[in-house]
Amino acid sequence: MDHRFVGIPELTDVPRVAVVVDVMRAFTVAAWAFSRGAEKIVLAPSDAEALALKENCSGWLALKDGAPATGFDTVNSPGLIRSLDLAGRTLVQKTTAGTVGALAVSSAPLVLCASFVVAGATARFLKMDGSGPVTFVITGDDGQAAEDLACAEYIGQRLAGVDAEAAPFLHRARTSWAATDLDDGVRRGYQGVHPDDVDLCLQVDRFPFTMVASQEDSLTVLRPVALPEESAGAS
Ligand SMILES: O=C(O)[C@H](CS(=O)(=O)O)OP(=O)(O)O
Ligand SMILES: [Mg+2]
Repeated sequence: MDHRFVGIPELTDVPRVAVVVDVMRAFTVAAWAFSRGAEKIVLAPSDAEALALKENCSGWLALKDGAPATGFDTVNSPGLIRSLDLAGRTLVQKTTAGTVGALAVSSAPLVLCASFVVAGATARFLKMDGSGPVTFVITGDDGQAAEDLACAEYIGQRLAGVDAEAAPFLHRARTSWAATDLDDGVRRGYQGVHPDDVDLCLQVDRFPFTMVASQEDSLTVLRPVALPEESAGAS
């Protein structure tokens, strides 16, 4: 299936199929939230909008990137999210790169949000859907983030039916600026990062679902879509 890689500033048209990639950490966090029982995640355009949504909707929780902040329930950290019970909850998520990228393509007919933890399920969903071509939105660093590019290229290989070794792609992500920055945050005792965050972002196929964003009552809402396990010999 044809595919291309673009940064958020290069998005001049509405893609037919968009796969928005944020490995560190928005869409690793989203996948962990679903694994902890969250029903849906509303992607918010600003901190103020995230807090307004939480205020107006009883039981909703809000999370943002950066340090813990007044009004927000938690931060954009898979290491912290993984110990929460989110059964049936709605989360509102606002981050610097991932949620911005998803909102930039929210009018596309099909929008998936991806990271290594849902790579295989995302490739399988795209193959089953078959409506490409696929535009991978590289959310970090104006389209240059090594961890997001590595993950997008890995999904692209699996989409093409190549039995790709994950290790070289994971190495690129492990040695990225984003990973170094998170490691540095841990060393400095920064509250917005957990020591396990980088490792959790590098677990290929940790979850058997993909994540589809669609428009619901003028909000952009992310939901998990479970896929059947891959049969032996299938790529
Ligand atoms: O929380 C994150 O890891 C980042 C914040 S920043 O871009 O590193 O400042 O946000 P994300 O949107 O998940 O890349
Ligand atoms: Mg990122």
